[in-house]
Amino acid sequence: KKKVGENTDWAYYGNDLGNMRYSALDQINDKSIKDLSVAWQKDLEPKEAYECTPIVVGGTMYVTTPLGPKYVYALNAKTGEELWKVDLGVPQDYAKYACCGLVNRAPSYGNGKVFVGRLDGKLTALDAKTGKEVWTVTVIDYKSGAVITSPPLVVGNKVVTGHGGGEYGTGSRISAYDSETGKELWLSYTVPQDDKNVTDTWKGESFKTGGSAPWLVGSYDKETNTIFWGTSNPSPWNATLRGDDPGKNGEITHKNLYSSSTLALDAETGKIKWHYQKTPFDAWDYDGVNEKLLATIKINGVDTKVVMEADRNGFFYVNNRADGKLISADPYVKTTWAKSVDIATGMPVEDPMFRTTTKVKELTDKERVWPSFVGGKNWEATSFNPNTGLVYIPANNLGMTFKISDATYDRGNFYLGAGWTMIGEEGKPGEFIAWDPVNRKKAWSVNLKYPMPGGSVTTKGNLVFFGDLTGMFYAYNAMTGDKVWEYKTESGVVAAPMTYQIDGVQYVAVIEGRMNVMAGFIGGELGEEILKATPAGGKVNVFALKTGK
Ligand SMILES: O=C(O)c1cc(C(=O)O)c2c(n1)C(=O)C(=O)c1cc(C(=O)O)[nH]c1-2
Repeated sequence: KKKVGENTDWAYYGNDLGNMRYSALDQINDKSIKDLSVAWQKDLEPKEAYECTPIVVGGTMYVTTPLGPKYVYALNAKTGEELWKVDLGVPQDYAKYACCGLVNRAPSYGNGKVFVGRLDGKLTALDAKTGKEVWTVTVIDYKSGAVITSPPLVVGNKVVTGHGGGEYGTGSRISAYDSETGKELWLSYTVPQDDKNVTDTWKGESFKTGGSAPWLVGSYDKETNTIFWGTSNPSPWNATLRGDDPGKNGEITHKNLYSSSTLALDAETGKIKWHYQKTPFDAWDYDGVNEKLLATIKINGVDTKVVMEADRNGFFYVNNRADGKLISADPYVKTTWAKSVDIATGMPVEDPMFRTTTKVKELTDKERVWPSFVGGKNWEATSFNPNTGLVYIPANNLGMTFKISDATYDRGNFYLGAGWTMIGEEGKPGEFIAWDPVNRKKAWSVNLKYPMPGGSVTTKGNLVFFGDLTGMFYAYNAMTGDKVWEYKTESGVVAAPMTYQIDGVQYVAVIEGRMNVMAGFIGGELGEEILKATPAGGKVNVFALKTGK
């Protein structure tokens, strides 16, 4: 147990570099939680949609806002007092190039600096003490339709970042910079343009505008010095423009490598060591970007180092971390596009009824695809608690119709060739699922009124915290799924909470602020209802036990 005076940071988006979002703090636990109340709050500017997990290093909390980010804040993590606030001066025409949200998911920290990815495709290093800019580099030209919305991964002296652009046909890359100077150290393309084994998996020249953007967070395994990153959907959404129709027995001619894949890269060189493609020749906008959870779990009774992921395509994947070999893949939500995944080949067993082709241009209500492209899970963070053995998934139960149309690549503009409608499953468009990755089944779950539940954090105190778009912030007993605490914010909660300790006091923090652009993508009555239900917001909420001990 932590003693009074001991401090515990939360220095990265997922806490550890394996994105487990697990904290060994337990002062706030399933018994003491009844005394949890507001310790301090801080209003942020601008009021908008917030996806940021604050980080805390050495008693200071760092926060990024949306719209650029417009501001980066440094706050006293014990009191909320503002230490500095920096306007990054991001040009305001980025909105044209951000498909899904003018958001930022977190800053990162390393070697006395705070690193921030920007909607104008740049990466900035600030002095953590003063907020003064140390360096800024251009990662990618945002006018090609690229953005950076997620925090970089800091590995030793390297700051490694991906970027978005999967809806614009950008040429996508993961790149590493020297943390002191910003000098580029390596650059790795997610669709390696000079590798015939890759380009041959695309029809004609379509590999040149194939998207496959690594827009969410990376993970890092120190033992093997390996970085893990996921790639988005291939561009455009209309699959017939990048490959031939599947054959009679469902054989896929054009897999569109390495879209919708998990990539393992050598952290020293950026060289791709292995890949595992979850949705070959994607026809549903199933980005494969969701965070890679690096954990050790029992497989056939043996402790095994794995990569786990609740993928957008509705399957929960467990892969061997060393070689990417598939261990298991099971649907964690209703999944119609594929019946199962063949473990030996790693390939999904598709139901051909749910794929658009050159002959089938439209999937109607009858052939509605589950999950929708919002995903069984989108970017909202999962967490893994080694004590309960459960993965906590903020999940969606949405199905979609899908119609394809022609599309021509036009730099900096949407490149989709698709239209859709969405509905939510009766009574539970959103669901918070506790998933048992060893026994490959749901342990418990909570039905939610709206999709896009907030990200989660889980603790040694047998708790899991998450929020939702009704504005509630909850704590559940991590083992049993009983609700043990709740708090009502003034906006919606989609950002993931985190926890830290200063001078012997444990704190839990979450930023409130609605979701906007994705509500538009969901559309229809449900989309409108979500927008109405959650006003623009922006506030850091920090909680501690009333007793303070
Ligand atoms: O393909 C891409 O490059 C890309 C980027 C982003 C992003 O950077 O936020 C999203 C998506 N795709 C996406 O498909 C998606 O559903 C999505 C939701 C959100 C969000 O912030 O709520 N971003 C994104």
